[in-house]
Amino acid sequence: MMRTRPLKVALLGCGVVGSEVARIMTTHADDLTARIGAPVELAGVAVRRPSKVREGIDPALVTTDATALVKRGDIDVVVEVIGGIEPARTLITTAFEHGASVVSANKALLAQDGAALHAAAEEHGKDLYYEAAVAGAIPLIRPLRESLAGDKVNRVLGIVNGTTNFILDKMDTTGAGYQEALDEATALGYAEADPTADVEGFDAAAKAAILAGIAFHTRVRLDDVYREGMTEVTAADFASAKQMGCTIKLLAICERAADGGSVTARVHPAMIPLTHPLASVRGAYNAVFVESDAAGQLMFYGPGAGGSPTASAVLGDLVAVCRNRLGNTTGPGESAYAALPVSPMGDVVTRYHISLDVADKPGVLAQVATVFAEHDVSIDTVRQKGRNQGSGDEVAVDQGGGGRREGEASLVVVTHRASDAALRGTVEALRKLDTVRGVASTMRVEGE
Ligand SMILES: NC(=O)c1ccc[n+]([C@@H]2O[C@H](COP(=O)([O-])OP(=O)(O)OC[C@H]3O[C@@H](n4cnc5c(N)ncnc54)[C@H](O)[C@@H]3O)[C@@H](O)[C@H]2O)c1
Ligand SMILES: N[C@@H](CCO)C(=O)O
Ligand code: NA
Repeated sequence: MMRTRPLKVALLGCGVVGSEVARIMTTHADDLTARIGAPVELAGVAVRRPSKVREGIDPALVTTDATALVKRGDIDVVVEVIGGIEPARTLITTAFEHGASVVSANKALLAQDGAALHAAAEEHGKDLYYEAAVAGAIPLIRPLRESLAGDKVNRVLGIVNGTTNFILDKMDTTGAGYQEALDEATALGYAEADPTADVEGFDAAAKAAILAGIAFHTRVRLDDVYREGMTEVTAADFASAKQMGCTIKLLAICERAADGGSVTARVHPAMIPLTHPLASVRGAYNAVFVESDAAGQLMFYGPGAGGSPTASAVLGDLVAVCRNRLGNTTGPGESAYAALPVSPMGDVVTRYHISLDVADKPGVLAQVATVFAEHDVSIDTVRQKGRNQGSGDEVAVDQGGGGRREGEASLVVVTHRASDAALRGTVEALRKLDTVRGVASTMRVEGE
């Protein structure tokens, strides 16, 4: 039976995502009403710049006082798409205190304060949904929270930042420069308000923290996630990756330890084989692999950023929360019963691609190999290119030439799996060798 009183929605923020949420709420109003079982009404829109013309939004709904809007008392659902920590955090907790459920796209806030926000939602018997916070339009939070609730997830690996995937893809396929590609991603609405969050890996790390927490039923905060951005990735790295039949992606990797007693979460650029499905994820698309005991391998793929795709996830949550409200119930809250410790990056086992500039003279290769052996890191392949190309080297690889000087050779070592601590120790020791003039790049190799 159709309820006549509309469910009232307060929209906080009307930027890239918020404006699309408002548009879809208006254009799909009849379908939303039919799916929910009651009309949904946009009851107020909090903005920072009230003078801006907002197509399709009644100016009478616009306010600069977000606090007064969430305190009104008649709001059923607050949609928070402002971003950042404050005032978003206080607005969300105030919303719960005043009887509203919350839909948010704010991964930075959820990664930092998810536990407290979940506790506040539970205390007030309200919902906190945030499908849009991880991998934009791709259904990922609810499949992990609900569809896989009966399985045991062991690993989540993927591309969860659209901006950096867009930039890396452009650099790889068109040879575009970093800044040019970043400007384009920003103009297309993919980047965060401060794109440092994207390119330095903070955004992906926040998403990794959220994913790891939900996947492993534990608490993982942003600070627990090892993070390296993609600003240091160069054209020479791409050339090197190509020589190995790889490309470079910024990956988020969350793993349960083999003994099940701890977890790790990390974000860093990595080489992956061109044959791996993640290698063909282009532009601002995201893709996430989930590996679980019973299901095996699942892959989630789709648009990871942008106003309209992100609004799709927000609207999906809005429908779910409205249905819960009509049924006087709430969806699943935080599940952190496993309380697993997060191990440091040094414990992670992975492979490394190391590119060295070395003195082009006899014995250097043996010296370098000894350092690897001393650190218990086993070498898979070595490739060398000196001034006399093809002079007995097994494979000659052009590392782009870069800053290599007269009398120098380039040595590329790819290791077998070893602990990150052992690999780092190896690189430090290599730097100290007189014959090693520089470590041009070190990059992990994943997905093999
Ligand atoms: N853009 C994307 O592709 C995308 C994808 C997924 C999640 N998100 C998340 O969605 C949220 C919004 O992102 P966006 O891209 O729309 O950002 P945006 O900067 O385009 O929009 C945010 C809006 O909030 C407004 N605002 C700031 N403070 C305010 C306040 N106190 N009261 C009212 N309005 C205020 C700003 O003026 C701006 O218009 C962020 O948490 C972001 O991480 C964005
Ligand atoms: N800035 C984010 C938005 C989606 O969360 C990205 O590029 O992926
Ligand atoms: Na999502």
